[in-house]
Amino acid sequence: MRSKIVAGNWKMNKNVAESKALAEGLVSELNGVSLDNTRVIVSPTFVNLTTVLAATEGSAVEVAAQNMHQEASGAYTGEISADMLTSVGIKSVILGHSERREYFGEDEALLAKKTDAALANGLEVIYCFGEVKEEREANIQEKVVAEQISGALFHLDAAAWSNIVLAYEPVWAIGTGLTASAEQAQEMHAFIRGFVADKYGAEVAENVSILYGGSCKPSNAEEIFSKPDVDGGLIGGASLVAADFAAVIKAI
Ligand SMILES: O=C[C@H](O)COP(=O)(O)O
Repeated sequence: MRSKIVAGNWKMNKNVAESKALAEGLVSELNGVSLDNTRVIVSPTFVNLTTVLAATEGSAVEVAAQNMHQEASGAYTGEISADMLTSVGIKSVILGHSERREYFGEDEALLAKKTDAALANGLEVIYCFGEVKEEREANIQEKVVAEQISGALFHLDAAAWSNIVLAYEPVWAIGTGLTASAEQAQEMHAFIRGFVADKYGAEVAENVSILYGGSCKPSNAEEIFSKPDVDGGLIGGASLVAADFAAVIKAI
């Protein structure tokens, strides 16, 4: 059975003291809350990973990285490898976020390499994708999303998919206050699950968690999460306040 997951992407926010306080605040908010089959993940910047790991130790809150380099080591100034992440206790990494694609030129060919490196090191991959506004207006969002998924992930064998989480994030909804309607999210998530099923079969498709991201917050999370193919969320802005993020988690 696939997991429900609510993941907070802190992006380039929070210094070390603020990260510690936010992590501790979240642990406190979740104290006594029954999470059942729901995983909670937070994703601080690289420099704050170990602080947040320590602050969440012994709690249900997991910690993921926001990115990693595809090579194992070498002359790549400013970069972080999969082995470096696992060596400090990280078990998951976000790859392919639209901000990485837009500002750092990441494409499917590169993301396939990053995915391979992550999986080879035992990391779970939270793979992000989604169409931009113009693509939605042109009604080619399914084609765009299919290419983003197949280009980076369809070289994997079926077994590898037990370590893949998909995160559909329509770019027009990220940080804009515009949210896909629950129906739009469900429609796309059902398409994605069908697309994975066509390639790998129903079992892989039924077991992969598909998260929604884009202006998801306490006021709309419950409706979005109520849809059958929406298995949780990748939350940006609302994950930066412990009470708000806890409210989104409780909505699932
Ligand atoms: O990774 C998270 C997404 O970019 C969503 O961000 P947002 O909730 O601030 O729109």
